[in-house]
Amino acid sequence: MLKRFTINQLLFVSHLMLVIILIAGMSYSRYQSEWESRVNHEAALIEQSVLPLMREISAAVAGRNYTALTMPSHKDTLRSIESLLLLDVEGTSDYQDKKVCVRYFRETGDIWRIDVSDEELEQSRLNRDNLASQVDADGLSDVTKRKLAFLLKKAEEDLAALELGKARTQEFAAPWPLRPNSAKYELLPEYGVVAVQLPLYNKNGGMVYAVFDASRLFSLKNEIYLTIAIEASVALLISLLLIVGVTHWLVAPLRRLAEQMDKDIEKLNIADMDEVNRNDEIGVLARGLHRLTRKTQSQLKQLKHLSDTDALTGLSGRHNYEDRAVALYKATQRQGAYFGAIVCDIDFFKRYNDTFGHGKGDEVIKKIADVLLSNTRNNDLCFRIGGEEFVVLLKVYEAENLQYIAERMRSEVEALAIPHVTERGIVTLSIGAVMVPPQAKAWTYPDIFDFADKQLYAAKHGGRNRTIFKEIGRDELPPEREHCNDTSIEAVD
Ligand SMILES: Nc1nc2c(ncn2[C@@H]2O[C@H](COP(=O)(O)OP(=O)(O)OP(=O)(O)O)[C@@H](O)[C@H]2O)c(=O)[nH]1
Repeated sequence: MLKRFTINQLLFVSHLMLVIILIAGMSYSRYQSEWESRVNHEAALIEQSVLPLMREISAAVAGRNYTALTMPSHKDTLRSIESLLLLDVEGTSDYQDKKVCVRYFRETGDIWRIDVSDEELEQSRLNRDNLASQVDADGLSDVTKRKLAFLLKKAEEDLAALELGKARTQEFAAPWPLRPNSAKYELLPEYGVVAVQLPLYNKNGGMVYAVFDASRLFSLKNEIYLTIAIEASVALLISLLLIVGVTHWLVAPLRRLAEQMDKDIEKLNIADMDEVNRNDEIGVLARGLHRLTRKTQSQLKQLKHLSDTDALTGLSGRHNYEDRAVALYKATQRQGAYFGAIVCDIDFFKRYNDTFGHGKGDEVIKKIADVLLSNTRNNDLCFRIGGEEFVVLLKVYEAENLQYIAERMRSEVEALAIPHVTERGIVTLSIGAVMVPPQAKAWTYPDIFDFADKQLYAAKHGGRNRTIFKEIGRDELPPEREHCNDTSIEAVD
């Protein structure tokens, strides 16, 4: 399955997945810690705002002092706590072991008792009525009347507070669920509030349950989301650039090396590539490839030399013969010089082999090759194109020279006086030589060779041990095209 992908794709996808997982994990833990620290900060602010009141509230609960709990200054203090929405006090008095429950609600701005029972209300009414009837009784002294009037006023105030408490408690509808639990803080994001529970200090215990507006905290949450999303996007973008860069840095050189390897090995030069200087595994690969290329090139050179050279004589062999012959012919023509082709064949060589054996025959071939070589210059070409057949190609500056060179080759072989069983008693050489002027552009190399071979044939038929030389006229056409009188024929290589 993985084989279907390129290294480039695999590296890119695997790195991208890794980066996404890392960034997601880091963003999540960053969000957690950021949010936690914001919540803790908010909780500390809330606690600080309520703590100064706790001693006062605890003392009032201990003494079941509803007056202290509900008096206007206490209400003002609670109102001054900016984000406080609701405060419930629930405790037990220290002296009478009775419940003490009051509630402050910012929306109505009231603070009231939430534990008013019907009996208590009835009792308070009776008390008020009783005092009212006493105040109206006859025969009371002024002092007693004043005292009773004061007590009546107090009883009416108490009754009014109880009635208010009863009424408020009945009509109260909290905008959020009131659900004190064991946790000190509870966030209620759906209502944008935070609920806090703090214990009272009095002996019989109790709790203050307060609800604070936390919309600021929850809007901070969105800011944290946004900040972390921006940070994660930037990190992802940078990572993407890095991934693309690293992938390119790794894969591009491999591609370049592969492209180089597609080239002709003889022209390949890995040393020119920057990859050779790298210190990583790609550098090792490039250097290895460079060594392998050099080794292969040198072996190819050796092979080429071996296949180009005739092992027996050291002359050029058949391999590449045509190409090299054509190249020399073209170069000679370009330089405006004469091109000479000499085709030689040893006479009655089969008989020589049959008589003296192949080993001796090889020696003769070698000696004749030496004669041919000694009569040529560095830039001339000497081929052994068949068993006992040779071709010598030369650049000649004067027409007579070729005839002279060919004849000298023949006579030097004769002068070797290698014994043979022929009439002449020695090994001889027959030669066909052709001289081509630079103007004879209609002649291709095969035309020249065929023509020289014909002269060799004529030499053989003319009695052997002779040279037949022909110089081609400037306007002469190759024999097979003679019937065609078109002088514009272009040479075909
Ligand atoms: N010793 C030896 N003989 C070879 C080699 N290559 C070819 N020959 C022999 O050369 C002989 C050529 O004989 P032919 O082509 O019949 O020609 P010839 O006997 O020289 O007769 P003419 O060319 O007509 O004078 C054959 O007997 C080949 O076996 C070689 O490398 N070494």
